[in-house]
Amino acid sequence: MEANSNSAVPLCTPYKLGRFKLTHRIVFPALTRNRSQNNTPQSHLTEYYSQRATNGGLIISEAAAASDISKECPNLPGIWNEEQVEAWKPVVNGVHEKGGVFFCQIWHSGRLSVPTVSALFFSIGIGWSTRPDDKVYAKPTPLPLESDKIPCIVNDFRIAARNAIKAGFDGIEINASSGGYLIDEFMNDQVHGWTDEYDESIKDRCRLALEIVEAVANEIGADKIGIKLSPFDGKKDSNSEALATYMANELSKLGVLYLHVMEPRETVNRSLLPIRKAFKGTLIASGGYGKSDGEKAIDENYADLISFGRMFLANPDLPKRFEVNAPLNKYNRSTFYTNDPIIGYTDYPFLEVAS
Ligand SMILES: Cc1cc2nc3c(=O)[nH]c(=O)nc-3n(C[C@H](O)[C@H](O)[C@H](O)COP(=O)(O)O)c2cc1C
Repeated sequence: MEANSNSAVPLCTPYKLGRFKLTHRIVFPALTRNRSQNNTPQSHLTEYYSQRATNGGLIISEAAAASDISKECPNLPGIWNEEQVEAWKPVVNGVHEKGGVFFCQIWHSGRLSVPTVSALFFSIGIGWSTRPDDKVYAKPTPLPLESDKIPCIVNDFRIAARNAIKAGFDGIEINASSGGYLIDEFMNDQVHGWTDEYDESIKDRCRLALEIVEAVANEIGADKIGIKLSPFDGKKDSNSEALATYMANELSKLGVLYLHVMEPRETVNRSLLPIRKAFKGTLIASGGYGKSDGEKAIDENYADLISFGRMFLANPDLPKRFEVNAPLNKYNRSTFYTNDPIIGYTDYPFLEVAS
């Protein structure tokens, strides 16, 4: 979509995200697709992301590992070494050539990591069907992370963020969403095993997340940092509202550019209101949004931007389709995580072809 021409569609109105002038509010969120090799992006990622890029549209990369903890899942990309930085460059250029704003999502996969790797650091993973042998692995009990390893993890995020900027990304998004990933595991009081100053109170449990944000901010600037949380989704904290509000306040103090919050997909239920109040930066809402929910959310100032995951995955020209109220392609879940470079990846039809 070029500079938007349909201001009657709230999702198609411009928005200033820090120094980035967005031409619409429709965000492409991080979607793990397993199309990399040896944890290194391949050329088909360039086509996939540039298909979804628009002039002044925000695109967030799939989660890229901050360290070699995921090296036994070679289809997941990383951003911890020079080779990966070089491989990301054409992908980033492809988005920039279309005028897109591109953030790199960085994660530590926590208890979802592959046992032989993650045991070093933290915990043991659940079945991880993306491994090359496609086996589902057992779920050994997570081991507590020794606190002397925490500075290494913080430093991994810092270096990964530096690498992302080197690769040309406009900023980074720290993945602190739920699903067994490390940062959320620390924050959530339903997960135990941490010691000393990283356990117990909300402040202690959020310490790792905030240490990472601070270290990354010192490296690349807080104005280039987004963070994704999902306190109301999955295995919830016993007081997710208090947790979310605490994080929103602290992130505001650190001057973080945006907060991206995933709500439970089933219900677009206004759970973000306390966060909206507490957070001073840009709020991106995610989780089960369709066009009309998104429009309502923007209209009511519930959020500034809306991300559309599965819908954007299946409709590379989603902003255009929203703008002209066109029908949508349906997503095919069975191809979400295959490593085919084309099928279910770059072959979703554009509007002209579909109609
Ligand atoms: C195939 C797939 C992969 C995903 N991978 C990631 C990821 O790497 N990082 C992340 O933060 N969220 C991930 N998500 C969550 C999405 O970014 C999004 O927040 C979620 O799908 C809700 O939006 P939707 O209902 O519009 O799809 C993934 C979702 C799907 C469907």
